[in-house]
Amino acid sequence: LQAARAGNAVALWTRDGTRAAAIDQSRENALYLPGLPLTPAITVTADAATALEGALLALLVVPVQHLRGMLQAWPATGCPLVVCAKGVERGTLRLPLEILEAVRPAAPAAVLSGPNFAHEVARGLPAAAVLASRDAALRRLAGEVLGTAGFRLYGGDDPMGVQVGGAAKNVIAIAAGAVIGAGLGENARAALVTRGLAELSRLTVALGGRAETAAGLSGLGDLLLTTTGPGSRNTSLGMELGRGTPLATALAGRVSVAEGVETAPAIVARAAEAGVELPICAAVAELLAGSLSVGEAMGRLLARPRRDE
Ligand SMILES: NC(=O)C1=CN([C@@H]2O[C@H](COP(=O)(O)OP(=O)(O)OC[C@H]3O[C@@H](n4cnc5c(N)ncnc54)[C@H](OP(=O)(O)O)[C@@H]3O)[C@@H](O)[C@H]2O)C=CC1
Ligand SMILES: O=C(CO)COP(=O)(O)O
Repeated sequence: LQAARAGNAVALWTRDGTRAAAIDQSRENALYLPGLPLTPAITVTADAATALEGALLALLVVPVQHLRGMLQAWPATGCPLVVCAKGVERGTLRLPLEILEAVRPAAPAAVLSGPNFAHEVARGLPAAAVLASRDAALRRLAGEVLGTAGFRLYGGDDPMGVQVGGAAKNVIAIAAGAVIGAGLGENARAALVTRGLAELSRLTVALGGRAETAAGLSGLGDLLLTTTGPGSRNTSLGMELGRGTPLATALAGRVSVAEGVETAPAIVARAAEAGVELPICAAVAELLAGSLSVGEAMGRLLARPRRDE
């Protein structure tokens, strides 16, 4: 919807032909974005080759755990790829652009991230995001193609920092939700999120990104959005865990992914490879794995004072 608002003809691709036909007929993505009619500039298809034909850009908006499989199933294309997913792939411990690099090494690639609940962007409410790539021409092109006065796109040359921000904030959002759900208060949540930002920042630097990126839209900005309440899928999941709901029950019936669930163990392992400890993310991973109780996790989330801050 934002790409169409910016003046483009848009092909919305989904892997499921029946779903594509239903969306096209009703002119609404009733499962994921109910109540937001598709504008006439948007066509719907389940044929990736049709969607990619003549495309200036492809926006990849599937959960990180499915990004590799989706790209492997796509036809060859020279179209620049802009990944919107936020997380770390389990098993390989790769970040989204590293997955693109492995599967489509020749494709120009960028990452789009920031404090952007999809339903607000879709409605045209004001928002800002960062579009990061090592490829300056792609940054410019994507900014021109997707930006509008109400959707402000900042170009960034630290894609690693932007990806770490998007991945880590989903895990910290689960932690913040657990603190809220357990009734520990606003002071505790603010302390947790601030220490979470320090973790996000440490990992960014360890992986070759810049600390200032952690303080930008993709780091602090997205933490501010997604650690306050049930509007975030990750925070709402954490809230249920904090109230003592078992993970399987908390996940049951959810339509949309909470990326922090798969990302928590993966980001801890990736950080360990880089020689970095992430105590909050590790507590979330253990809470999700059932190896820590909520009470124990709460202790671990806030009771690890460090001397460096
Ligand atoms: N929603 C939001 O506000 C924001 C989300 N993001 C990020 O975007 C990514 C996607 O999130 P979101 O759209 O909310 O997730 P949802 O769970 O709401 O939707 C997932 C989408 O991915 C599709 N999908 C799942 N598996 C595959 C697959 N194997 N091949 C092709 N398509 C697949 C689903 O299609 P199907 O119905 O066929 O399964 C569906 O369209 C995540 O990384 C998230 O962190 C980033 C910013 C904001
Ligand atoms: O990344 C998001 C907004 O920037 C969406 O957050 P949730 O996946 O936690 O809902």
